Amino acid sequence: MAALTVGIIGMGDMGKMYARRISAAGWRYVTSQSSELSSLLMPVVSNTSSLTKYNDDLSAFGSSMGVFVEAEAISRVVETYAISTKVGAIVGGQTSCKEPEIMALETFLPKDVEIISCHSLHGPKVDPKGQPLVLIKQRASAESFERIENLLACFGSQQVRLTAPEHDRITADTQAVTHAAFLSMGTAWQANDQFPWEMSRYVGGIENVKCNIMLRIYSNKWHVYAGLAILNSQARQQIRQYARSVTELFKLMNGGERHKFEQRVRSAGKAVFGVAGSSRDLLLRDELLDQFSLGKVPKQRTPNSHLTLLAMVDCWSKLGIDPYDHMICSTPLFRLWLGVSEYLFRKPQLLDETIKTAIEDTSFRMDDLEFTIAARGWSECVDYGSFSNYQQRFERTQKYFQPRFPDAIRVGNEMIKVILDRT
Ligand SMILES: NC(=O)C1=CN([C@@H]2O[C@H](COP(=O)(O)OP(=O)(O)OC[C@H]3O[C@@H](n4cnc5c(N)ncnc54)[C@H](OP(=O)(O)O)[C@@H]3O)[C@@H](O)[C@H]2O)C=CC1
Ligand SMILES: O=C(O)C(=O)Cc1ccc(O)cc1
Repeated sequence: MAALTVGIIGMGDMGKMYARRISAAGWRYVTSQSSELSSLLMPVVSNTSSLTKYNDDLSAFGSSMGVFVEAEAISRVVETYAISTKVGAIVGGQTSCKEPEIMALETFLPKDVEIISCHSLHGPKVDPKGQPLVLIKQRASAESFERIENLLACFGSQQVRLTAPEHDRITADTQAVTHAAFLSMGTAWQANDQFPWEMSRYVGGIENVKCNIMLRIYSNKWHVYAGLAILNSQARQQIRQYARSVTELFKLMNGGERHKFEQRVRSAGKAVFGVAGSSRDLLLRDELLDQFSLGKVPKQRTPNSHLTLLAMVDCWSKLGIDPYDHMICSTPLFRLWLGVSEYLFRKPQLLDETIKTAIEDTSFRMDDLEFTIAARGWSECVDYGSFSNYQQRFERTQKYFQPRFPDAIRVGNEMIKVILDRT
């Protein structure tokens, strides 16, 4: 059987990551932008002499081809390259939402081309080893599927086989709604003109996770988050429910409706985590969380109303989602987010303190008000499906936090590595 040559279309962050790893494992690949690649990849690929000059007929070279472009562009790009795809090739995409990708591949590729898509559930700077890698056998023989499994085995990822609808359902539950929460935090902090790590009430413990992950998301490209939220029809519903949960909890807090508020929070916690103190080990521990601060950790931690987290658990409960069901196909950010939610709900003292703070202490009220407005704004933006509006909203906040990205990425990488290694 001839060895696969991999054609990579879209040499952005993920395309480069795939190229580096595939090439280091000895596979030959060709790309749509090899001149741009030379400075970045030559040190890695110099022994394999695997670069071929840019060629319009790129896809004719590949016996396997991957499309690594912006999700929103997938249809245009597949249409462009489909015509020159080699007979009998195996083609797939790596976008974060599979419905439009599969639709484009099925529509434009010749019938003698097989379709196997994939999705690495992590960003380009995370070590793929042990992380989930979804494989979708859309239109292919068992033998071809095995060839792709073998090719991608060089990542050391945990391969998970799903259908495209299963993939989109799970990623709507995990990624899209997680991002909505962090995007809203950033928008709210900006609206109040706050760098949270400079304020003692946002430093230490689970506050570190909120700040670091918020900054990590805003340091990435807007189109990654826009694509997986706007193009995934199920994501809209989840994000809408998250905004509804935030709003309803905020109204109860603001109206001082302690009984209703407490009942709602506790019943959501029970639905998602079972009775407090259940036997499962906690995903996160205090000493781990305190290490990763961008500011000075105060001796005495300020209690927080944690509206962001209470609403997340309320949202899972209202949608009947068991977040643990999705661990097999989850991103590092989702696992951290689930970890801090669990930490709050399964520490009875912390949950009591949070409920009391939410109702009695008004020092977080302005932050919570801005957070509610932000969550609704992001939900509306995704509902309207406007990429340009999403880009404007994202980049406005991105610009505000830009000066702290280098620190946040360094601390965030460390945090993700240490916490995920231990969990
Ligand atoms: N970043 C992440 O954390 C993850 C991203 N993904 C998904 O992977 C895909 C790529 O993301 P990412 O690498 O981060 O994004 P990037 O913006 O870094 O890369 C996209 C690349 O596609 C190129 N491109 C666009 N149109 C064409 C074309 N017609 N021919 C050739 N190249 C083209 C762009 O080139 P140019 O800039 O010159 O237009 C760019 O280099 C997205 O669909 C994303 O959702 C999945 C998992 C994680
Ligand atoms: O872990 C996350 O949620 C990220 O932000 C990185 C990311 C973005 C898009 C994907 O399709 C997969 C992973």
